[in-house]
Amino acid sequence: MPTSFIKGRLKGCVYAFKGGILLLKTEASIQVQFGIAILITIAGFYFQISPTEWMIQTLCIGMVMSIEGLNTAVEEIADFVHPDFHNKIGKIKDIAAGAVGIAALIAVIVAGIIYVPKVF
Ligand SMILES: Nc1ncnc2c1ncn2[C@@H]1O[C@H](COP(=O)(O)OP(=O)(O)OP(=O)(O)O)[C@@H](O)[C@H]1O
Repeated sequence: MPTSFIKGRLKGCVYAFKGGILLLKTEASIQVQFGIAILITIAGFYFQISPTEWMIQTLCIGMVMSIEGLNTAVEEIADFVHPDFHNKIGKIKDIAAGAVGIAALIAVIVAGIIYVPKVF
């Protein structure tokens, strides 16, 4: 395998890490979701959830935060290409926000299925 290929992939990892840190440092919604992820992880240890429940919970955390990151990227592109008010930009941003909403709703349902029987 050529070293340039490996170097390119490693660079890609560095950029991805930089992007993740940037999101956590600058995006309030990601910060809130990160806080919820920590709390729900503590809950997982407290209620001693099963390996399957851990996998699904971790997937949900990753799904919500990844889609939020993509939503932020869409907002950034929209503001860059058209900083002024435009109905189409509004629609694009609403659709991206809707994707986060769907992921968050699914995560709440999963959390309910895991924790409601353990709490009540
Ligand atoms: N340039 C625009 N033209 C038309 N509508 C817009 C525009 N910018 C924002 N909006 C409307 O306002 C809503 C919120 O947009 P905004 O960019 O502030 O996202 P946000 O969800 O508040 O961002 P964040 O995720 O950073 O909190 C959009 O979903 C859209 O309906």
